[in-house]
Amino acid sequence: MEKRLWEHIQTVRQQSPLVQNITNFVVMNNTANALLAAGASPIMAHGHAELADMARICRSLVINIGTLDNYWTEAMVQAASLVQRMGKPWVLDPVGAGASAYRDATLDELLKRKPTVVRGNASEIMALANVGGTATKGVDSTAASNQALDAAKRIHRQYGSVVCVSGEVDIVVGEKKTVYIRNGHPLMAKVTGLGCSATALIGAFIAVVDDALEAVSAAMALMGISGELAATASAGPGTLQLNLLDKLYNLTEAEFAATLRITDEG
Ligand SMILES: Nc1ncnc2c1ncn2[C@@H]1O[C@H](COP(=O)(O)OP(=O)(O)OP(=O)(O)O)[C@@H](O)[C@H]1O
Ligand SMILES: Cc1ncsc1CCO
Ligand SMILES: [Mg+2]
Repeated sequence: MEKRLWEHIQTVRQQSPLVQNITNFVVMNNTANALLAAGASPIMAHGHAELADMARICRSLVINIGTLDNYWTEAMVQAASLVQRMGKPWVLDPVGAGASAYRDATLDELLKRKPTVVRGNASEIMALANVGGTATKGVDSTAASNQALDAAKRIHRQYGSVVCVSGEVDIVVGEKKTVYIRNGHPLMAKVTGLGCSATALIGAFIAVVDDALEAVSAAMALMGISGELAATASAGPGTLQLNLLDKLYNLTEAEFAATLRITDEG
C-alpha cells in the first residue's frame, strides 16, 4: 500500500484535477494554496448562479461548513445534490459539528447527499454520530482520534462514506479496513485550518483515485508527513504555514518513504 500511496501523490501532481471548494472565510486562501502546492487546481465557488456549471467542469467537490450562513448553506446543499446525481466524488468537513443546532441541521441535510468522504477531528466526528457526552469546544477537538473510532464506524455504516478522524493519529475507516497514520506534529494544531487543508487535499485525491480509502490515506499521509518535516524546521506557527506549503510542493519519494508511519487492520 505504501508504494501505491506515493503513486497517488504523483497522479495528483500529473493530472492537476480541478476541485470546487465551498469553504469558510477563515481558510479560503490557505486551502487554495495547499491544493496548488500539492499540484491540484482549486476554484472557490459558492454562487448559486454558477453551481451547475461548476459541477459539470470540476472533478470533485469540497464542502466545509466552517462559517455557515443561509446563502452558503443553500449553495452547499444544491452543490452536493448536483454532484451526487452526476456520480462525482465529494468530501464533507463538518467544522464545529455539535456547536450549534444550525450546524447539526445543515449536516443532516448534507449527509443525506452521501458524501464520498467525511473528515473531521474527534469531537466533530463524535458529534456527527450523536455520541452522547461529547464536549464540543467550537472548532478545536477536545478528544483523541481513537475515542471517535466507533463514531466513525457508525457514520461509515449509515452513509457509506469513508470516514477520517484527524489528530495525533489520523484514522481512516473504510469498508474493508481501518488505516492508522502516525505522522504530523503537535504544532500543526496551532495553525488555523490545517484540518480544512487536509480535507481539501482529500478532495484532490478522490478526484483522481477511484479507491476512496486509498485516496484519503494518501492525502492524510501527504499532509502528515509534510507537516511533520515542515514543523521540525519551523520556529513556530507562522513559519510552519510557509514551510508546509513548500514541503507539500517539493516532498520527494525518499522523504515520503523514510517518514511514513502507517498500519492497517481488518
Ligand atoms: N497532536 C498532533 N500530532 C500530530 N499531528 C497532528 C496533531 N494535531 C493535529 N495534527 C495534524 O494536523 C492536521 C489537522 O488536523 P486537526 O485534527 O488539527 O484538524 P482540525 O481540528 O479539523 O483543524 P482545523 O479545524 O483548524 O482545520 C492533520 O494532518 C493532523 O494529522
Ligand atoms: C477558526 C474557525 N472558525 C470557523 S471555521 C475556522 C477555521 C478552522 O476550522
Ligand atoms: Mg476542522
